[in-house]
Amino acid sequence: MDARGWVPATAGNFSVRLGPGRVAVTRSGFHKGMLTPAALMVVDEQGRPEDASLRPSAETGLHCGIYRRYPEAGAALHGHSIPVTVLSRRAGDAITLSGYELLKAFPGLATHEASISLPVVDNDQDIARLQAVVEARWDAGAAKIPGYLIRGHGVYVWGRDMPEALLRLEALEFMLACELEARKL
Ligand SMILES: CSC[C@@H](O)[C@@H](O)C(=O)COP(=O)(O)O
Ligand SMILES: [Zn+2]
Repeated sequence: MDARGWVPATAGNFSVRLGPGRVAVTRSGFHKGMLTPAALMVVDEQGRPEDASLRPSAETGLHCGIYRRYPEAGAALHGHSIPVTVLSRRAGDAITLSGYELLKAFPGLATHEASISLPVVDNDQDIARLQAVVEARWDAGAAKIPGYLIRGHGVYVWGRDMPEALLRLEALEFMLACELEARKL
């Protein structure tokens, strides 16, 4: 993600589910292109640190929200790419992606002749309030899509494990980069 410019400065955060009620998440404020084991820590599914002296990602609540809602989720990625940032600022409450071969990277889509409606929620520095908005969108029918955008901020994508989360993120970033390029034509 760093090599692709998706986590500038200290942007982005990553997590994996270690087991029931245990999540490994990046610590807050570290550069995500220079992570070492010391930049990781463990929280429970409510985001409470096992080691209270360490500060987890500011967006731990969004990671934990994913694990609470999706028992099958094993890894979650968050980045701040240019396409995500630009397109989400101009979008309404969703971005529709259709006709892309890479849609097949998403669950249940076997053909490019499909579309997904990617939820876009407004940014909020209050992460608990932001998570409540995301949950409302899931309840309203967005639950099948393993990702969403935060306006002017970034993207969250998850999968069964880290390779699947990364694959989905790459597919999504590719399609959003295409959408951005198309607007320049
Ligand atoms: C460079 S500021 C970005 C942060 O506010 C946040 O959005 C982010 O993605 C990284 O926060 P972090 O607390 O390091 O996980
Ligand atoms: Zn962020």
